[in-house]
Amino acid sequence: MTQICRLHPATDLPEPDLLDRFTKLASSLVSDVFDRWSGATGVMPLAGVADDQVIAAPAVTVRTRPGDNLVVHQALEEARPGEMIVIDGRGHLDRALLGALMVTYAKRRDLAGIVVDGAVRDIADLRQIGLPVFAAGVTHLGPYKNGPGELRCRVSIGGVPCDDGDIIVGDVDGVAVVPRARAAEIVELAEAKAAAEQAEFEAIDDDRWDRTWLAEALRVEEVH
Ligand SMILES: O=C([O-])CC(=O)C(=O)O
Ligand SMILES: [Mg+2]
Repeated sequence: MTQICRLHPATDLPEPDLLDRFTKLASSLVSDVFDRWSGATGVMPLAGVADDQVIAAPAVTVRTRPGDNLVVHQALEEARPGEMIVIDGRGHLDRALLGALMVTYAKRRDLAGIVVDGAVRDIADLRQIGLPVFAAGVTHLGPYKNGPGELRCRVSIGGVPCDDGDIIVGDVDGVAVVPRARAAEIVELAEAKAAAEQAEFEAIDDDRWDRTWLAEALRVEEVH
């Protein structure tokens, strides 16, 4: 039986230079300069992300019925090399939305990785495959394939809105979502924050880290 899969048109891919600049920044820097607002919660790196690695890639968004991956299979066909599939499974952890077969295929198609607000399975194999996979959990229970779903639409990932073509910045701390229209501004602010943090590390080493703000921020009550 034919199932509904709403498919919106693809966006232009971002400049490789812009993505390259994001790969030199931690996800924490990106979410910090975004008013500590853009980080998805509960979506963690489960496979294929090294300690010193930052992945920055445009999102192919997928909204699926929780526990059903029909439209995720269609996303594997639609996604272009270098794109990151971002699946809104509404955080349900009772059925895996993908496993080793699908991740092997995604790697074969040169995708940048997969983010799932939901569960995955075959985790030992996923670690071997090496494609970055961020997810909210793991279960052996498999998905149904009945639909419906939607591709390249607005989704929610760990409580954060994500539009198709937004830039996903992922590392061992998790995933930040950068709206496409603000990417140039955010990368510049995050680079400045990286430089400021570097100066703070040097100040700690030299024992001259400014702590004066603490006394101003804190009202101390002595307890006797
Ligand atoms: O069966 C499925 O649809 C998901 C899965 O385990 C795989 O991709 O290996
Ligand atoms: Mg499997």
